[in-house]
Amino acid sequence: MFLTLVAALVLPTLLFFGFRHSLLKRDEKRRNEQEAARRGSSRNDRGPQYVIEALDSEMGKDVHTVVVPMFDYELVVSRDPANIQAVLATQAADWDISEHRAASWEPLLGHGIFTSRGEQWKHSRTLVRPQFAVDQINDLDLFERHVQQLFAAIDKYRGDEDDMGWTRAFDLQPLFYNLALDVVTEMLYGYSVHSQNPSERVELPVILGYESPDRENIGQHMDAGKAWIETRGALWKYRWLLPSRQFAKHCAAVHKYAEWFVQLRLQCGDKYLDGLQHQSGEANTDRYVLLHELAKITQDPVELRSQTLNVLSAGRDTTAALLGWIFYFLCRHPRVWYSLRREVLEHFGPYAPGQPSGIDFRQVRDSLPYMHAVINETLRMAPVVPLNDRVSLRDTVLPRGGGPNRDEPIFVPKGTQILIPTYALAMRPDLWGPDVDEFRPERWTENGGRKFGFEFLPFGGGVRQCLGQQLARLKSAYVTIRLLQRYKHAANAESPRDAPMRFHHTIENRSGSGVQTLKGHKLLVIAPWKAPPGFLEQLTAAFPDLQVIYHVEGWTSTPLPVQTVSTETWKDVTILLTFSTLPTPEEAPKLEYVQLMSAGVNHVLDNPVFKDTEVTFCTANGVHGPQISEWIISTYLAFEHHLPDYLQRQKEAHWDRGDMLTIEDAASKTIGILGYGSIGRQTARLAAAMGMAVHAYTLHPRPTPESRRDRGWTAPGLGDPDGALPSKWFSGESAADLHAFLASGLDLLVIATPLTDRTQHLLSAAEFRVIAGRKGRTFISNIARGPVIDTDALVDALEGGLIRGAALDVTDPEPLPDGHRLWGAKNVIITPHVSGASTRYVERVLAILVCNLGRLAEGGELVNEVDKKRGY
Ligand code: HEM
Repeated sequence: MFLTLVAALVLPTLLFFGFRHSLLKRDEKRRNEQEAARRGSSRNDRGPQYVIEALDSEMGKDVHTVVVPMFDYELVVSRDPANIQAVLATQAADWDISEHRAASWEPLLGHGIFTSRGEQWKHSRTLVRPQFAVDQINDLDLFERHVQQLFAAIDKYRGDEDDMGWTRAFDLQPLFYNLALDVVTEMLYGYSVHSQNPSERVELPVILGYESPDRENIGQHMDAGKAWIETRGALWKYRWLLPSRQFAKHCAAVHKYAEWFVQLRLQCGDKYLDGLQHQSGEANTDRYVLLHELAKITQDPVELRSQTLNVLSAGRDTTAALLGWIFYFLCRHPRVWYSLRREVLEHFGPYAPGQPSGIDFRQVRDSLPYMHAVINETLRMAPVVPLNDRVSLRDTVLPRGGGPNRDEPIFVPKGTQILIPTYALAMRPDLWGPDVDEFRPERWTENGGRKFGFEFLPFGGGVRQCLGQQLARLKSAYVTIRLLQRYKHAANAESPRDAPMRFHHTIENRSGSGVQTLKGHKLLVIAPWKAPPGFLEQLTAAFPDLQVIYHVEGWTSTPLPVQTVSTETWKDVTILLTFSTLPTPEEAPKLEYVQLMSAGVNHVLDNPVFKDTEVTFCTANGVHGPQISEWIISTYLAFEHHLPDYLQRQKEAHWDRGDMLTIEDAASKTIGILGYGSIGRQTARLAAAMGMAVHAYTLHPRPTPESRRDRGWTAPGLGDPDGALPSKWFSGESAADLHAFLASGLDLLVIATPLTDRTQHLLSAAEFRVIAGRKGRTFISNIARGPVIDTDALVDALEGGLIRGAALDVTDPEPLPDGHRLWGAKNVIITPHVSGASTRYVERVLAILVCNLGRLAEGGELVNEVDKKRGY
């Protein structure tokens, strides 16, 4: 059993980094597991705690080293300090990083200290080590400038302080990522990307043949590249299975960024940093800049790019994650916050705006024992890099873990991989005491202070120990000091059930959904159904500050009198979920956002709240995709498989195989989708699964991958989010454009375009003549609106054999009157406008609401927002 568990664990997390971390204690963890099980996710459970539990429960709490047979090799997992010391230090010559780590990271970072092995690694370490000499890392002025930008970013949340002086709740972690990126780019290239404050960016000179570096997006490219490395790394030597065009795109963007500075350095020589001084006047051009110094040793542009990118990658996320975790714990342990703040204020006094910090590097290093205890305890509980690995270069021996008592040496053949779960090491009660689960910085200071060896390895150990350790500790301490000087309190503002931590190459204190607070907001739901069981509780858990009023009102497509909701209730409603009931602008003066339960907006276009106010309206676009696409495909298949005939014969209790030789299947046929929105995209997904080619038609051209993307809401795992399914894409406003699409060999033509002046009778006699060029092979499915097709022309086409048949959920007129000629037309399936019905409708509408509440809380763009000018 254990072996299966570890096998399941190891593949997804095999390479160096890659554990998602959960710091929650047992009961909280259980809740998270239930939640993960509910979501059908097992990957979330495979965090560092999983290793501990797998070892403890399957092998015993006293077993610290195990050999796990994998498919075609054996893997050693060890949380024994003696073995780890041997691997990293005393027998380091027998071990190196695995070639898979190197191969996974190289496309993004190139050959550098982080990715290289053997002699090449030694060469890299010699090159970059001087950057980390004490004199180079104690540039507190540099940190201070970026800390000031951090304060400015925090100040943006101060606008609506409450009576107690609290700012609006916000997520510190992204701000730490910006800070870390800004600092490290300045240290490496001399020029900061200033992600915290783009207006600080110095103007860069033009280099012929090189695009200016994309300072705006470099962080995102780096993140996205690393995310690909994780995914590909999880496949280990089978990573080639994962197609990687996107990965290549991000790697190219990261390379381009570094290459530009390399070129500037090579062209300017010693004057590289002069431009900076002239343009900003702020920077110290005497300081050590890695690229500048490396270029004195090598002029190889690829080496310069790779070495700097390796350090950029090692230095940015790790420090940002550490800072995030420090404040994660401080906000949850006010006692520690106050003790630490006391220590800081005793040494440096409170924050003095506009004054230099006056903080000296040596003071930070030598006079703040509690600060270092807090950093160590944070790194013990959240070791940022929770997993390391090595591969044996020759047959060798590990000191412990073999024999009947597992205390004898173990033979390790050449090529064996060892996983070192640093997190599991720091969570061993026999090494750390029974309170190992507690965040207790005092464990580092009591009894004369704790010394540590290979049972505490947040920065690795031995020959490849982290070069940035002192820098990371100093920077984290400095930023923490400045924040504690400036702010008296900080509180945890996450919901009672902390959002899941993000799975990334470092364990990050990123909730993934940020701090969700809708303080001061009042949501009114006016729905024709009762709230589904548990929904309101979940809403409160996710948005504890949100006031919710749920009002059940009869089903109607025309507005009900507003009086059904009291004037008192309307007064401070800020968010409204409704089909059609709307207040007047005067009745709900605080209204900010209306979430409609319908995909269309026609019924509210003339309402004063829509027309005359700034209130944001969002549609329920996306709720119909699954059921309507199923209707399209099922009616098409029913027709092709003659089901209407067979059902009729069944009613007559008559066994007759009928015209079975004319039954056609869908494989290799072509579906044309007129209007490639959420319904069209899900239909394309189903059709593609049956082996059909997809032709899409949109009003506006979609020439780039970006333009093909679906911007609306789609249920997870459905639709065609990237617009990747169509093999041909048609567009245009003219009849000729439309005819080109209709003549493209369609077996099934789906009408999924909204009804507008332009689309009225879009398909008329002329279009049926074009379609007839297919010799009556095309089947038409209309789920849009009846008037998009000219009914008389349609009946003529059916009767005249210009088309193979039609499935109509909408007609013109509607309801279709008794005796109308369409009822009796040849080869037609008619349903009374029901394709949008589904028992899951409510669930999806509420999912859109919750999605948008989250975005509102984070200040992000809402999904399905109506363009009021266009009216959709
Ligand atoms: C909290 C912050 C940090 C943590 C937890 C951390 C952790 C680590 C660990 C565990 C390793 C060893 C990898 C191995 O054994 O294969 C490592 C290596 C390294 N780190 Fe850090 N690191 C941090 C910050 C930094 C910073 C700020 C820099 C530089 C700006 C940096 C530069 C490096 C480099 C260059 C290596 C490669 C050393 C080698 O392979 O010879 N690190 N780091």
